[in-house]
Amino acid sequence: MTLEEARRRANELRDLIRYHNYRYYVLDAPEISDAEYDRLLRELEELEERFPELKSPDSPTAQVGARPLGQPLGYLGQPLGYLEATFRPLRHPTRMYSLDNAFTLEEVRAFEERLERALGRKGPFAYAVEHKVDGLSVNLYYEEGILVWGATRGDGETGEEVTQNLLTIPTIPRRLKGVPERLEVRGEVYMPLEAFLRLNEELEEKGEKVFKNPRNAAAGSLRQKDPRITAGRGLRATFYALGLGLEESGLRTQLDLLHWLKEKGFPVEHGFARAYGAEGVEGVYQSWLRERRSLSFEADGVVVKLDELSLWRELGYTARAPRFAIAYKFPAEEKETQLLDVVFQVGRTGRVTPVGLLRPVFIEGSEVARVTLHNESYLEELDVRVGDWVLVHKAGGVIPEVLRVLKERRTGEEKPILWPEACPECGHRLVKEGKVHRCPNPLCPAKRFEALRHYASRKAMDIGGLGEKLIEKLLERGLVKDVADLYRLKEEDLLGLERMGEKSAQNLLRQIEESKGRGLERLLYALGLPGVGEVLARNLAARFRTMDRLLEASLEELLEVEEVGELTAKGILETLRNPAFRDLVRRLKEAGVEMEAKERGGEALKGLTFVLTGELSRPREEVKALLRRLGAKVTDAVSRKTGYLVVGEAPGSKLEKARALGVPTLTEEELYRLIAERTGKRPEFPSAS
Ligand SMILES: NC(=O)c1ccc[n+]([C@@H]2O[C@H](COP(=O)([O-])OP(=O)(O)OC[C@H]3O[C@@H](n4cnc5c(N)ncnc54)[C@H](O)[C@@H]3O)[C@@H](O)[C@H]2O)c1
Ligand SMILES: [Zn+2]
Repeated sequence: MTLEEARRRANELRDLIRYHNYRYYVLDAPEISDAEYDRLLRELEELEERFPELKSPDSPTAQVGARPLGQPLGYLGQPLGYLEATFRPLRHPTRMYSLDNAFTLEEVRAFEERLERALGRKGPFAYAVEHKVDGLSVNLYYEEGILVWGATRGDGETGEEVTQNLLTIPTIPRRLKGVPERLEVRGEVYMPLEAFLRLNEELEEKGEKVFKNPRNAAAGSLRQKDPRITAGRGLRATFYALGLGLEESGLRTQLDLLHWLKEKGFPVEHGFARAYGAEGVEGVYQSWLRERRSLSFEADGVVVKLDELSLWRELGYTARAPRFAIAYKFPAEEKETQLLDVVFQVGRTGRVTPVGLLRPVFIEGSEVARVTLHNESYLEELDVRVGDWVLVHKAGGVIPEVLRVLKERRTGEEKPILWPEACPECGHRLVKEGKVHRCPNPLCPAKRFEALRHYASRKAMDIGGLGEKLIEKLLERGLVKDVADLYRLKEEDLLGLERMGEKSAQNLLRQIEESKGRGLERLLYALGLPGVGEVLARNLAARFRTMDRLLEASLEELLEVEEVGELTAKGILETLRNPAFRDLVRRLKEAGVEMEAKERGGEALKGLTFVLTGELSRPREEVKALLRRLGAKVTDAVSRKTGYLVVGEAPGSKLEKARALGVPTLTEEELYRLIAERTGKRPEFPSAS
C-alpha cells in the first residue's frame, strides 16, 4: 500500500467512523454492531501506526465519544450548524477518557510489555480487574460534600448536564462526609437486563421503536427532557473512579479506591478482583465470561487497571485513553444465516408479535433458531423479507438479535412479510391500533395462558408454586379458564397434576390465598391492562385508591395520571368498560381479593432535611406535614446538613445562606415533582377540598 492509498482509505474510515459516532452517541441509534465498529476503528489505528504521517489530532482514534448537541455539530468535518441542545453543555473540571481495547490474551500481554517499557520495570504487575459495565459514563461533581451537578461524558471535555435525571437514581448520594473539598466521582449509568426487556416490551406495546441494546436504552433514558420519564426507566449506577480529589484523597491503589467509594455511600455494583500479570487477568476474564449470563447487567468485557495509583502519574494518557488501563473485551460473535419464515405469536394483552425462524446457527455456545422481530415499526426499519440472509448476534451475550439484512445477497426470491388477518390462536379477526396488531377476543386461549402466567409472576401476585407446566395442565383439564378460577381450586383438583402431592398442593393453595392481600397496585399490574407496567399500575392505584373508583374513571381523569398518554388512556378505558373485564373483577372481589391501594411513600424522602423560605402556595404547616409524612426532617435554619431549601415568593436571607453553603434549592413546583418521582403521584393535601 502506498502512502496515497493509505491516506485515501484513512479518510474514508474517518468519515464512516464519525458518521457512526453520531448515530451512536448523539442519536442513541446505531446502525452497525459494536464489533463492526471496533473493526473499522482498529483498521484506522493500524493504518496510522504504519503511516505515522497520517496521524492527526482530529482523527477519531485521538478522540473520545462525540460532541454533545448545542455545540457546533457535524459528523463529516463541516459543522451542520447548531442543533438545539436539550441539556446545558458543561465542561468537566478534569478530562474524561475512553479505554483502549484488547481482544485476545496476546494483546493483554502486549499491553503489559508496553507498561514494562514505559515504566522501565519488569512485570508482572498487580491489576485491579473490574466488570466492564455497558452503560454510559457520568461525572458527578461535589463541593464540600454536596452534589452540585452531574453530567454525561460527551467528548471528554464537555458533557451534558443531566443532574435532575441522575437524581432519579435513588442510590446516588447527594451529600458526602469526609471527602476532598472539590470532588469528581465517575461511574457508569446502566439499565439492568430485566428493565431493558420490560422497556422494549412497553415500546412494542405502543408500536414505538425499540432500543437496540441496554447501553443505548440507558443513554436514551438518561437524556430525557422530562425526569419523570427517566424515573420510570429503572436505571442504576455504579462507580469506579475519581477525577478532582484523587490526589487529596491520599488513596494508593485502585482497589482501595473502590472500597473507599463504597464506604462513602456510592453504589459499587460491578464486581472487581485483584490479579497478577497478564495470565492472572486471563483467569479472571475466563471465569467472568462463563458467569456473564447470570449478571443482572450487560458486561461487554473486563477493565484491567494497574492497581498502583502512583504508576498512573508516570504513565499518563494518550489523547483518547489512559496508558495504565485497558478494556479486555468479550467475544462478540456474529453469524450470517437465513430467515426461513416468520410466525406470529399472541401475547397476554393480545398483541401479535412477529418471530423470525432462522436457519439454526451456533453463537457463543448455544443454538439460535428464533429471534423476535418486535413490531411493525421494527420490521419497517429493518426492511427484512422471508428468505433474506441476515447478520445475527447475541446482545449482551444473551438475547438473539438481527443486526442487519445482507441485501447484497438478495436473489429476488425473497417474500415480503404479511401480517395475518386472523388471530393465529383463536381465529378472531385482528384489529390494528396504530402500529400494533391485536386480538380483541377476551377469551383467546393465548391470552389465557399468558394471563395466568403473568398474574402469578413475582412482581404481580407472586404465586411461586404456579409454574408454566402447571398452568398448562390446569388449562388443559379445564380446571381454570381465567385468574378468578384460581381462587376456587381445591386440594383434590390439584392432587396428581404435575406430580403434585398433598404437601405441595396445600402449599400452592396457601400461596393463592396469600395473594389475595397484595393490594390494588399489584392487582392492576397482574391483570395486565394494556400498556400498564409496574410504574403505571402504581400511579393508577395512587390516583384512584380503589378498584370501584377506577372502574368509573373518565378519560380526562385517566389523562391526569402521571405518565398516561392519550393512547394508553384509551386502551385502559376500553378495558375498564369491557363487560368481560368487569365480570372478572366482580368474581375476584367475591373471592376476597383486596381491591384497595396500600399506603405507600412513608419513606420516600427518608434521610433528607428540608428548610422552607418565602411564601408558598399552600400554608407552610401543611407543606411541613406533608414532608414529614414522607419521612423527611424539616428544620428552621439552613446548615450544611440541609438537603434542600424550598424557595417560595419573596424568600428571606435563608436563600443567601443556602447559596453560600452550596445547599441545592427547589421551587415549590420542583418539590412536588420530586415527590411525584419518588411516590408515583403528585402530593395530595389532606385538607384540600
Ligand atoms: N455500533 C456503533 O455504531 C458504535 C459507534 C460508536 C461507538 N460504539 C461502541 O462504543 C465503544 C466506544 O465507546 P466508549 O468510548 O464509551 O468506550 P468503551 O465503552 O469501549 O470503553 C470505555 C468506557 O467503558 C466504561 N466502563 C465500564 N465499566 C468500567 C470500569 N469498571 N472502569 C472504567 N470504565 C468502565 C466507561 O464509561 C468508559 O468510558 C466502541 O468500542 C464500540 O463498541 C459503537
Ligand atoms: Zn386470539
